[in-house]
Amino acid sequence: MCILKLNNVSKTFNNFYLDNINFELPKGYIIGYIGPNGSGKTTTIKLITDQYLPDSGTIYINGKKLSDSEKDYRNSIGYIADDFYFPDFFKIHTIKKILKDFYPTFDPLSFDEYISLWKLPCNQNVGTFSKGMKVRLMFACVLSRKPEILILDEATNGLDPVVRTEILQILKDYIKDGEHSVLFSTHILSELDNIADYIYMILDGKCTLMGTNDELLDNFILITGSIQHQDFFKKKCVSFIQKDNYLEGLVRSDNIDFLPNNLSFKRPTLEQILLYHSKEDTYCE
Ligand SMILES: Nc1ncnc2c1ncn2[C@@H]1O[C@H](COP(=O)(O)OP(=O)(O)OP(=O)(O)O)[C@@H](O)[C@H]1O
Repeated sequence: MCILKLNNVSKTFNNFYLDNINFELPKGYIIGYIGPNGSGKTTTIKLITDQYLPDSGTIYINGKKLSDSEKDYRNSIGYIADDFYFPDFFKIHTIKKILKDFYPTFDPLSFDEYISLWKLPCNQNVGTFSKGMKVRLMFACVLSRKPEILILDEATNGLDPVVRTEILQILKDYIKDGEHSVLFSTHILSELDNIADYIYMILDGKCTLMGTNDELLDNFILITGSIQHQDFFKKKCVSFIQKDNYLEGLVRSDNIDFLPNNLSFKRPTLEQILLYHSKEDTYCE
């Protein structure tokens, strides 16, 4: 069952066109949404969270059009971005009261559990919290509403590895019952290694690659060779770069039937796949 579906969703700004985005988020899955700066990740997320209206296309939540959902989506979607939207002078009990009044699905006991698990001080103004404490508080607020879809837009930015690992574990636990899903946009691609079931890569407003982590890694080969192989690199690579006195490039596995002598090859990382796809200065024909 598909919990979120984007059907030909487009949005135009002065200098940017989000071009017919299509994807589905099944129940019980985590999707990593990746792309370089300015490629359209936040725009997509703001369309899903009803902060922007699409110029065309339809967004469905649980099979219902977002535009017809009479704000049901508020309970279905939990959204965390890289900002903290509570006033500095608030204390945790004020936030708890607001959540209780505003969200019928809010579970105060679950909220208290997160607050004590993460040792967040209840007698301190939230403005005095460290970055990591603020992120934990945001997660406590959203998770204790038990939304079906959790949407994270670079939400783990600035967190130390301990907190980040903790949050990733929470996400894994969150989808375990097969009823919840996560859409996760991040620049730290190594975060997705162990948790993302699918990866969608967006480049310049277009969804360019999608598949499981393994499918993407299997579909490409990273090759290195000397400058004398430049013609081969030009012909075969998605793009390549010159590093000192050798070349490194990314090829599609199905675009290569033999490797000339003296070329070496290995499995790329997700980061290298993104890097070579987003290189503007491509030497490809
Ligand atoms: N409200 C807006 N008005 C005008 N242009 C906008 C608006 N929102 C986004 N854009 C433009 O849309 C493009 C995509 O921005 P977006 O924030 O979606 O990228 P992103 O992939 O999330 O980038 P980053 O990784 O840097 O956060 C950018 O060129 C941005 O300037």
